[in-house]
Formats: sequence, structure tokens, C-alpha cells
Amino acid sequence: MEFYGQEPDFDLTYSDVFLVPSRSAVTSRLEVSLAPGDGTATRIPIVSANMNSVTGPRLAATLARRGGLGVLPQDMPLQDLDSAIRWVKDQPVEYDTPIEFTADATVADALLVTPALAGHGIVLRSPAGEYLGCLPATVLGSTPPDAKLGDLLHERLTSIDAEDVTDPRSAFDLLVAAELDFAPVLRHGKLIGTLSRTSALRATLYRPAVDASGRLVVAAAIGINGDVAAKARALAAAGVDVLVLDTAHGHQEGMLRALATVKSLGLGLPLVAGNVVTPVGVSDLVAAGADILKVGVGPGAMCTTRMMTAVGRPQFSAVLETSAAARDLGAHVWADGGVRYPRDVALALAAGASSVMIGSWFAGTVEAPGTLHTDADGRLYKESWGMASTKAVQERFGRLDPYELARKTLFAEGISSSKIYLDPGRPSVEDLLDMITSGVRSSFTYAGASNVEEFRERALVGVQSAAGYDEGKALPVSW
Ligand SMILES: NC(=O)C1=CN([C@@H]2O[C@H](COP(=O)(O)OP(=O)(O)OC[C@H]3O[C@@H](n4cnc5c(N)ncnc54)[C@H](OP(=O)(O)O)[C@@H]3O)[C@@H](O)[C@H]2O)C=CC1
Ligand SMILES: Nc1nc2c(ncn2[C@@H]2O[C@H](COP(=O)(O)O)[C@@H](O)[C@H]2O)c(=O)[nH]1
Ligand SMILES: [K+]
Repeated sequence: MEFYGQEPDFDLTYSDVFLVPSRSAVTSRLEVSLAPGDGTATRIPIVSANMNSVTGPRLAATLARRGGLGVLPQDMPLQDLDSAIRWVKDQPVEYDTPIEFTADATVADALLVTPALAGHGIVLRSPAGEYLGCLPATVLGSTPPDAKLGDLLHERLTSIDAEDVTDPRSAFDLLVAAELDFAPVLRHGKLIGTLSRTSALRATLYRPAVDASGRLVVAAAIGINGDVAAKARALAAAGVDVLVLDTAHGHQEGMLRALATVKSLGLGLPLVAGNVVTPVGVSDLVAAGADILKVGVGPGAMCTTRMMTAVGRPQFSAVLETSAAARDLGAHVWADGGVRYPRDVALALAAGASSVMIGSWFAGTVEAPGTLHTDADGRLYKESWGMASTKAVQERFGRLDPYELARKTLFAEGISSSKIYLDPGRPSVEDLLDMITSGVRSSFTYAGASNVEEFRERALVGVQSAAGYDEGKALPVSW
């Protein structure tokens, strides 16, 4: 990366900078590879944050199917983490994970999980697990909330036979021929997944992130306290693909000890550690065993660290400096926090990150944990909160005695409650991935780069005023 003009002697964040186009020999955005090449199996540079409101097993599986990686949060009990990892590993790679209900569930129950939109659908099973049929989600919008889903099965959808699907393109054509937007996929009468026209199209554009056995990949986080060795071993035994050691202040002795402990287990998994924002933080964590550094203090949407402590660093400069230090040591950087637009992802990659970690933006999706809420204007949202918020601290330390809990709660550095609205045009995390990867593929071709490495080398970055940033925004109503 080079600065267009003079490099300023103060720190920059994503909004302070822009990319300048340069001569390109890349003739199509579809020629671009977004593969991070950081020792994980990811195919796109997108990782979901280890936050309770962001990454659950469904979001992790959906992300991996499109080449990304979900990090399950350290606050999940070990038993739940174990079953979440195994659940992801059991999900179909070529088809979508069905959203399942029993026949006596109501329309209102289904609407807590999936919006009544074309291209989405639900699967009904008997209490014994037998496949009963499948409904398009659109029927949920035109049926009374107390109606039983089983009573709507006369509108059941035609299924697709997996034997007829020779490749993703043929799946798309089969749906078109059957005039379907969404369908269950059966093999020998057994449900193996669902499919929509959009997911069939996506399967032609993305490659899944899979392990050596061809199963979807998933990461999990552990904190730095307690028996980290036992937790790391248990997660590895469950089949986790990447371990993330995470604490607010990653450049501390407790982290170095925890990292060295996990490294010494020789689990053969990439170790991610953070959060840090300085080159010396990078070198200390790499020396202790980190392969990838999680970079970012304070940029997160749920984060109050900068206001509480003044600590942190504008994220573009933090990523730029730490990724240069990491590269010298053969390590990589995940740019964690503050990503609100596809442009921020492009800028993080230009600054040298191998992947970008996204939290709050993904909290407002169908696949994120938690149920859908509707506000007074009928807009759908999900709740989100910071992992250092009073809410998260109370949940994490709920089993401590009240005095210890009260002491911990004093140090909250995050907001406890926020509404993250679903974008009506992009309610699924996959819709956001489409938007992000299209934007970033295009950024690459503007820079004449066909892969992440070339983009990092060729990117020309200018510094702009607040008015310059503002000029780039679209105008939803006239002047
Ligand atoms: N990226 C960011 O900007 C931030 C992210 N977070 C996220 O919140 C979650 C909770 O993290 P965390 O609060 O570290 O909790 P952890 O449960 O990981 O515990 C942190 C440990 O480090 C000690 N510690 C020492 N100094 C600090 C410090 N300045 N801030 C926090 N702990 C410190 C704590 O002791 P004691 O409690 O006695 O002080 C405790 O033992 C994580 O997912 C983290 O990534 C939180 C804040 C900032
Ligand atoms: N200071 C705090 N940082 C937090 C908290 N919860 C999460 N985080 C960090 O934010 C990113 C995600 O950023 P986003 O802008 O995409 O939402 C996450 O990975 C953590 O590093 C918190 O309570 N306080
Ligand atoms: K913030």
C-alpha cells in the first residue's frame, strides 16, 4: 500500500481515507480471488465476531458455506460450545441448513425466526423427526399468527431430488423449471437441506470453507482465565478448526501465559490472539505462539473503551502498522471492529489485514442468535450488546458471589442494549456477504489487483476531509 500524497503524522480511521483508482489489467470483477491465505481454510476475508448476539452455530455454518468463518463466543458454556461445533460439522455444505418446526408450532413462532420473505422457507417435522413437508415463508405474512403450521401444509412445496442436481447451476435451473423460489432437497426421501434460487446462484460464486474431511469450518474463542488448557483441548476434541484467545487488553502477561500454555499443547490449530494495536503487542504475542493477531481497541459499535479510558487507536493506522509487523514475523492480522460498509473491508485489506472481523453489522440478520423483534413502525430488529457491557459481565459472572459480581460490573466497557435493524433488502447474513464481496471485488479491480496480496501491494490510499467522506454518500432524498 502507498499513500497518495503525503503520509500524515497522525493516526487515521477508515472514514479518513479513500482508495485512488489505478491502471488495471484485471478485466472482470469475477476474475478476483478474495482468499485470505492466512492459514485458515477461509475463501473470503470475513470472520464473525465472538459476541453472544452475533455468532451462534447457524450464523457460523452459513458463513462457512460461503467461505467465511464464525467465531463462537467464550461465554457459551463448554458443553454448549461442544454441541455447537458438532452441529456446524453436521450441516450440509452444498445446501442450506433447514429452518425446522414441528407441525403444532404456530405462525407467530415461525415469525420469531424467519421473516415472511420470498426465497425463504421452513421445514416441518413430526416430533419423531420424520419429514412432513415444507412451506414458503411468504405464507407466514398472510396467515393469522395463531394458525398451526401443520394446518398450512396443503400449500406444501414440491421438493428437489438431490440425484437431479449435478452442479449448482443445474440446481438453479431446476428451481426455475419448477417455478420455485425455495425448495426442500431430498435424497432417497430423506431431507438433506433446502435451496433457494439465490443460494443456488451463490454456490456458483463462492467456495465453502471446509476442513480436511470436507465439513464446514468453525472457530471458537476462549478467555485468558481459568483452565485454558482444558478448554482448548475440549474444543479441539469437538472438532474446532481455529482457536481464538481473546481479552480486551491482549498485550498483558495473562494473555502471554495463556497463549504459551495453549501453544504447548501442540493441537495443530491456528491460534488467533488479541486484541492489540501496536507492533510490540504483535511481536510479544507472536513470540508466545500466536499465528494471527486480532487488532482493534475501541472501534467496535458496542464499545465504550475509548470514552471510558481514552485507550485505543484509530483502526486504519492500527491495522497498517500491526500488519506490517506481523508480516515480518510470518503472522497475519484480523482487523476487528468498526466495519460498517464494504469500503471499510476494502480499506482493512489495503492496510494489510488478511481478514476483517464483523460484529454488530451481522447481529441484525436472520441467522444471528436471538429472536426477531418488530418495532412500533413494523421494522424488524435483533438485540445486540457488547461483550464487556454490564449485561454481558452479569451473565458471565452470574455464578460469582454478589460482591465479586458487583466489583466486576463496575468495569463495564460496552453498551448493554442496542437495536440492530435488519436491512429489508438484505435480511440474511448472506445478503450482506453478497454486498461486501461485490464491493471488495470491485475495489480490487479499481486497484488493478486480482488477489489479496496484489491488492495490499497496489492499493493507493488518500487522506480526505470529513466533507470528502460525506461527498461519497448516496442521497436518499433530493437536496
Ligand atoms: N476490542 C476491544 O476494544 C474490546 C473488546 N472487549 C471484548 O469484551 C470481552 C470481555 O473481555 P474482558 O473484559 O477482557 O474480559 P475477560 O473475561 O477476558 O478478562 C480479562 C482479564 O484481564 C484482566 N485485565 C487487566 N487489565 C484489563 C483491562 N484493561 N481490561 C480488561 N481486563 C483487564 C481482568 O482482571 P480484572 O477484571 O481484575 O481487572 C481479567 O482477569 C472480550 O470478548 C473482549 O474482546 C472488551 C473491551 C475492549
Ligand atoms: N470495548 C468493547 N469492545 C467490544 C465489546 N463487545 C465487542 N467488542 C469488540 O467489538 C468487535 C466487533 O465490532 P463491531 O463494530 O463489528 O461490532 C468485537 O470483535 C470486539 O473486539 C464491548 O463490550 N466493549
Ligand atoms: K466505538
